[in-house]
Amino acid sequence: NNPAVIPTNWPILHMFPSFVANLHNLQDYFTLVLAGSGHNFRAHGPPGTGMRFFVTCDPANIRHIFTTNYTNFPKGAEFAAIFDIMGGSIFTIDGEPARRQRAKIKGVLSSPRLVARMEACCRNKVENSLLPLFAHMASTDTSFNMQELMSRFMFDMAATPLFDVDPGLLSWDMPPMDAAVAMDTVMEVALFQVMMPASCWRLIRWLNMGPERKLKAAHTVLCAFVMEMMDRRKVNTCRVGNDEEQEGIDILSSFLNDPNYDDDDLLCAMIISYMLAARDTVGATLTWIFYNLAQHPKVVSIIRKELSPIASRKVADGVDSMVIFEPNETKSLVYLRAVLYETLRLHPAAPLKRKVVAADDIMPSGREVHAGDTIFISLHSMGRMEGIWGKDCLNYNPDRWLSEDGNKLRYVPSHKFLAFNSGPRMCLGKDIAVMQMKTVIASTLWNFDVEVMEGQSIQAKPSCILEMKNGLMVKLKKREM
Ligand code: HEM
Repeated sequence: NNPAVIPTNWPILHMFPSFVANLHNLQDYFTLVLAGSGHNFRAHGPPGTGMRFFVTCDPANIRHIFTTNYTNFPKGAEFAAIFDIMGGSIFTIDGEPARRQRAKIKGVLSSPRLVARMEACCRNKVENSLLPLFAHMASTDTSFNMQELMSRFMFDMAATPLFDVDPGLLSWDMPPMDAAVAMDTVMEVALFQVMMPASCWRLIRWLNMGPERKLKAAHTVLCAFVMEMMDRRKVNTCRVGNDEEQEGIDILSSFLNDPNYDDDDLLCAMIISYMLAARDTVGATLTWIFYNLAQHPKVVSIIRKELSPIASRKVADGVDSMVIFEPNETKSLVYLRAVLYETLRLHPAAPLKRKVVAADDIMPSGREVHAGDTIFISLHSMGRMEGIWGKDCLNYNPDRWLSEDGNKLRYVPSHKFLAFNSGPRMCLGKDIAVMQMKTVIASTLWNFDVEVMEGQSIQAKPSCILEMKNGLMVKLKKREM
């Protein structure tokens, strides 16, 4: 253990000042402290605030929290209060209600018809919107913010199968993206709330000050977005007709036709939580993939080698002779999947998980936790621990995911690679996310060279989603083939 990195225990305020001082850079701060403290540390805030934290990135503890003794570590009532805009939706609930809602969502998201629609939606969006836009940027030698473009792309990709209406954020005139910005606000303010004593942010909320005022405005924008999309959906449904072919064609229909979800507020909360789950995570990860690949041209060459047999079977046609990779063509590509996982290891889209302790317990690492304690699980730190990933843990190396012969993926348990969560609350959209990311990365890398502009400051944004604070400026060059 390295005592120099353990937060200073001040009189009265205890470790609270260290957390506040490092809030802008919380993920790196936790990594430093967890590396110096043997993967676990305890912290507490001023008396009366109820702030008693156990911070961990130890896989044995994670297995205990997420699987073995999972019912003792709910998200808790405070988490639900922080994310009240999603109140009643799967992201804020525990126990039996969560189990029931999860079963429903799982059924909807695994319907072969919906999966086929989502695949077609992704493929068509890449062909008709993303690649033409990229080709335009390349031909005019224009630099642009890749993070913003991925955010627009994923907003449309999340909303289209949900409402059966494309909001059209990814278009040449770059329309305002108020709802997407409002989602970012929800995630940024939530990080602040998660680290503050509840009494503190509740007072700020009551006074309608600073971040809480921003949050309230974001709630208004998001509710207006949901209403607008519901209206557009109604018009769309009337236009298309309501024959059997069309019924249940979007995700929302499955809930509108179910009496258990006959509550406008609950439906609105579920729509917003679905948009946050499906957009932010994939959008942020795609941006980090492009960033990592720009630093590792050899990895790009290996991806292109893996794509080459598929590309050579196709006749390059269409506008600017670009090759599109179909979701079913990239499904079995092992190296491309390793690239996605390696990015998520170092840049997990949801970098910090929060749980509470229901009853006193002892962690596999030997530490006691007490009822009411808050547990922070730092996914960001997990990927950066020598004790977990070896001496080269900070290197970007997709090969670590491959078997000896390079033909298969190595098995890595989810309590070691937590990016998609672990145990009974695993991510329900993993396969969809992988399909979307593979389609975008394959089609972009085959047709373009991506250059990250020099002199940028690449930093993580303080938020519950690991986006880049200043975006990612890039330039594209069309590849000659
Ligand atoms: C790179 C992409 C993604 C990552 C890293 C990711 C990660 C996660 C994580 C960490 C959780 C647990 C959240 C929590 O318990 O608070 C989760 C849950 C969930 N994800 Fe994903 N996700 C991704 C994409 C998606 C997509 C595209 C969808 C939908 C199509 C989706 C749907 C869900 C749902 C419905 C849950 C709730 C499961 C539950 O609480 O039981 N995710 N995801």
